Amino acid sequence: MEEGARARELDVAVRVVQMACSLCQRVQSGLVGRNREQIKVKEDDSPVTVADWGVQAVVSLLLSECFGGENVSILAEEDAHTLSRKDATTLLESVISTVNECLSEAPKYGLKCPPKHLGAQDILDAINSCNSSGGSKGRFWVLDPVDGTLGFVRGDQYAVALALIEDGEVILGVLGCPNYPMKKEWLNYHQRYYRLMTTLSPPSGSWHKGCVMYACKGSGEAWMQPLVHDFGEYDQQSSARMIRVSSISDPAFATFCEPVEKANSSHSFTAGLAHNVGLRKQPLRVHSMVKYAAIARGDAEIFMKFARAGYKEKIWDHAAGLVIIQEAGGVVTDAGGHPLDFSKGIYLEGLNRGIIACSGPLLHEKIINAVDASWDSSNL
Ligand SMILES: Nc1ncnc2c1ncn2[C@@H]1O[C@H](COP(=O)(O)OS(=O)(=O)O)[C@@H](OP(=O)(O)O)[C@H]1O
Ligand SMILES: [Mg+2]
Ligand SMILES: [Mg+2]
Ligand SMILES: [Mg+2]
Repeated sequence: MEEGARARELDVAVRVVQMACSLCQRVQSGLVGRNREQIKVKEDDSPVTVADWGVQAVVSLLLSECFGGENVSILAEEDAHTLSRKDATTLLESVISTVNECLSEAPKYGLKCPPKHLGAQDILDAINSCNSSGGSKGRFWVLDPVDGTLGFVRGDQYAVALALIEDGEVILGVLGCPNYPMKKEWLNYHQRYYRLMTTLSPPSGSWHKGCVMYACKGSGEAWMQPLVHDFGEYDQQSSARMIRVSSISDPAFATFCEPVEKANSSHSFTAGLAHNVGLRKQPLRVHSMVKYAAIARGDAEIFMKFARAGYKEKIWDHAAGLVIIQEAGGVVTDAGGHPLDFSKGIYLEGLNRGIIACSGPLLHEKIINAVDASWDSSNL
């Protein structure tokens, strides 16, 4: 029974993330070059867009529709404060039409769509109802509606991240990566083509591929499927493929990834570490949890993040990626080698210096030792 319930939760979560990705693709293609008023800046100077609010509303409404509102508790990044302001009516209108358009496609994804057109209050309520404060008891969903919003507004990589936490442990994770194609080799072609197409006209057709990855804790399996626009025509069995971490353990052949922005993670500290460990390749700097995705499917071997002192990592930036890497065979800890603690509310409390994810224990140990050796002489 329990297993059946978990399988259904995963199935619904994957479909919901697929829908969210489709919403994001539509908004992102409209953002390039125009509709910049759909982007706002938060108090901490980070961007938030119609897609962030839209995805949060859609996920909240669909999970409630599928499991019953009383059974669904969600901890998510956004709130509707800015959207509720009197001077935000155009922005709110934009979110309302984006959400309704997305939800009307629910039957194509095998999901039920809310019975009526939703108005402003329905949508503000859906966003604001994602107000779980997490903790060590019970179950709650964790959502980052758009992770890497900076990448999103730049027409680059971003992710939709949904995870389920039970008694402080991540038990299921789904990561939608709309601009990360199924094969790494398509990436360059895809990015160039994407930029070209979006400056000319909105992208259409099936070439525009991303992927959705997912895993359940303890299964020893992680999976990837292409973005689909109609589950009725989609053969899940033959299109999904199991993913596995890379088998490279020699640092000389390993690739490490890190955030694009120096403000989010010290590039100079990781450059020193890379040198000391014998990493020779250029870092892969990419926005969002696509970094976790890259490790999980073997496109890179190491992910490191060292935020500035005082910055507290949020659980929605790591939950889905963590379980997918672990089930694909990798290791994720803080820089002290300890597990990440998802049981203390919205922050990863007690995090030791930074986050290290690796394809295997050998590389992981080398990095952890190198952090210890160079930390005291760093300025972090
Ligand atoms: N100062 C600071 N230090 C560290 N981390 C921060 C900081 N500010 C924000 N954030 C969080 O970083 C999330 C984006 O991470 P990325 O890896 O995509 O960063 S980057 O754009 O590639 O530089 C980003 O997630 P989103 O807000 O969902 O985009 C934030 O949660
Ligand atoms: Mg994020
Ligand atoms: Mg976000
Ligand atoms: Mg944000």
